[in-house]
Amino acid sequence: MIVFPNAKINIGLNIVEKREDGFHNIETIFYPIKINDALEVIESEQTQFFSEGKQIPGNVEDNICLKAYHLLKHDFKLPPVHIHLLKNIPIGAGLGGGSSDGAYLIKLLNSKFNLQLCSEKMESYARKLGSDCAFFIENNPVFAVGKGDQFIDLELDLSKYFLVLVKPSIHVSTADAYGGCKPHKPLYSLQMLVRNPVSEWKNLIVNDFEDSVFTKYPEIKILKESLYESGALYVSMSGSGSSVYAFFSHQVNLPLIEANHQVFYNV
Ligand SMILES: C[C@](O)(CO)[C@H](O)COP(=O)(O)OP(=O)(O)OC[C@H]1O[C@@H](n2ccc(N)nc2=O)[C@H](O)[C@@H]1O
Ligand SMILES: Nc1ncnc2c1ncn2[C@@H]1O[C@H](COP(=O)(O)OP(=O)(O)OP(=O)(O)O)[C@@H](O)[C@H]1O
Repeated sequence: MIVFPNAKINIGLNIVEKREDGFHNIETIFYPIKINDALEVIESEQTQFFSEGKQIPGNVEDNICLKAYHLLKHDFKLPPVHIHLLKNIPIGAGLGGGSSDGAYLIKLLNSKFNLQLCSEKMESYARKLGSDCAFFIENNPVFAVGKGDQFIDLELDLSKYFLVLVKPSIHVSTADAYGGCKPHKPLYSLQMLVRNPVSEWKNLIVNDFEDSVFTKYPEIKILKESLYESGALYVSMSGSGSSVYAFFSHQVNLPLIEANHQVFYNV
C-alpha cells in the first residue's frame, strides 16, 4: 500500500503564550499544499525503515515513521513491516513534512490492517508524535489553537490564486525558533481577517516567527521582499521557516529567484 503525504503552509501564526509544559499556545491556519513524499508499507520478516531522496538528519530509529508504527504496535497486533519513504518535501522548512509522514503512516496502518480507528482516535495518536501531526489526519484547511493540535473548521478555498513556494538552503530548528520569540496576544482575529481577499492580507495576517528568524537570516527577509516586487498579492514565511510562500493573481515565472533557491510553482 502506498500513500503520498503532503506538506502544509501556515497562513498567519500568532504565538500567544508560553505554557507550563514548555510548549506555546498558538493560533494559525493550516492549509494543505501539493508538495508530496511517497510512503509505502510492505509486510516483512522484520521491521525496517528505508528512505531515499532528500537526506533526513538524525538516526534512522528516530524517524517519525518508525515512531508512528511503534505507537500503534503498542496497542494493536501488527506484523513486522518494511517502511519505504521517498523524501521530497524540504526538511526544516516549516512545511510539516515529518509530521505529515507520521500522520499518513497512522492512516495507512489503519486501512491496511483494518484497525477501525476513527479520525478523532487517529488524531489523538498523531498528537503524541508532534504538535503539527494531527492536522494531517483530516488534511483540510483549519483554524488551529492550543499547541496547534486543536481545530476549528474553516471554509477556505484559495485555488483561484497561483501559489508559489520558495525554499532557501537554510534549515531552521523549530525548537530554536520558539525559543527566540516573545509571546503576545494578537492584535486582530486571524479567523476574521482570513475572510478578506488575499490582496488585503498584507501587514495584517502576520507570522510571529518572522521578526526573530529574519534577524538571524536576513536573506529570508530579502526573499520575501523580492516576491512582493515580483507582483505577489501576499507573501509570508511558513511556520518556523525557512520556506516562504507567495500568492499571485496569475501564473508567474521567477528565474531570478530560481537562480538562488528551490522554487515550487502552483502548489
Ligand atoms: C512551527 C509549527 O510548524 C507551526 O505549525 C509547529 O508549531 C511546530 O510543530 P512540530 O514541528 O510538530 O513541533 P513538535 O515536534 O511538537 O515540537 C518541537 C519543539 O517546538 C516547540 N514547540 C512546538 C509547538 C508548540 N506549540 N510550542 C512549542 O514551543 C517545543 O520546543 C518543542 O520541543
Ligand atoms: N520522516 C521525516 N521527514 C523529515 N524529517 C524527519 C522525519 N522523521 C524525523 N524527522 C526529523 O524532524 C526534523 C524536522 O523535520 P520537518 O521537515 O518535519 O520540519 P519542519 O519543516 O520544520 O516542519 P514543522 O513545520 O513541523 O516545524 C528533521 O530535522 C528530522 O531530524
